[in-house]
Amino acid sequence: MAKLVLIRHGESEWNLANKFTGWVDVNLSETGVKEAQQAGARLKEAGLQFDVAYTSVLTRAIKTLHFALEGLGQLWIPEYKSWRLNERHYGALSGLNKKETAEKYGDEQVHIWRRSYDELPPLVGTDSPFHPVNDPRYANLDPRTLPAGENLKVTLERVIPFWQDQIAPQLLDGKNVLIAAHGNSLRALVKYIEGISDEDIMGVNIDTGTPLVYEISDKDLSVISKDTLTKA
Ligand SMILES: O=C(O)[C@@H](CO)OP(=O)(O)O
Repeated sequence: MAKLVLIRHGESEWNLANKFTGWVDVNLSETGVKEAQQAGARLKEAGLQFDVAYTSVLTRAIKTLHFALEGLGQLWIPEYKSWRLNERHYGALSGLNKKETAEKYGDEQVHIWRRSYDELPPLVGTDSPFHPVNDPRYANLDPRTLPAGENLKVTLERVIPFWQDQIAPQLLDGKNVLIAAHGNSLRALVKYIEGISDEDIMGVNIDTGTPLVYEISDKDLSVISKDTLTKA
């Protein structure tokens, strides 16, 4: 048996400002820093130890991982960053206020954009500052793999190869794995791991800074148990 812990980053400055964020590299808010530190404290209280950690290439997830590992006294473990764990790319919604967007397009449309499995947001062109082709951190990737906007389905299709190639072999080897990532990249992972349907995933939300602790079979990767380390 292996332990798998998923943490969504602590509150970000744009969670606080209620803006669509996606691949925009905003920092943690003050509350977000505290949430990440508390997540570390709760993992320590639960007696968890990790062999390896994974995160995205976005500051809010990387810092959350580091605050959590610091709380655990485990900043030394190997950690790997991948764009495949990034938040879903919100396309032309990036940077817009969610409430104002709902006033303009209606609550239902915004709910569909935010939570449906296969509805794409409006896309950005390569001339947009929000297109990843303009961000040096993606310069080594084939530009054809870079998204102009993603739904959960497309997000899942780029998260799962990373799970299969990098993370699953660690769990099959009995290693304890910590992943710090984002609301929607983690929804994609949870959907895959738990076998949640396209309809039911619409109702699944993952809270900031709240570790999800899975016991995973090191024989077949099935979920043995799931626990949520909620805020005190
Ligand atoms: O803006 C975003 O990138 C995400 C996560 O904060 O928002 P939502 O919950 O609307 O998918």
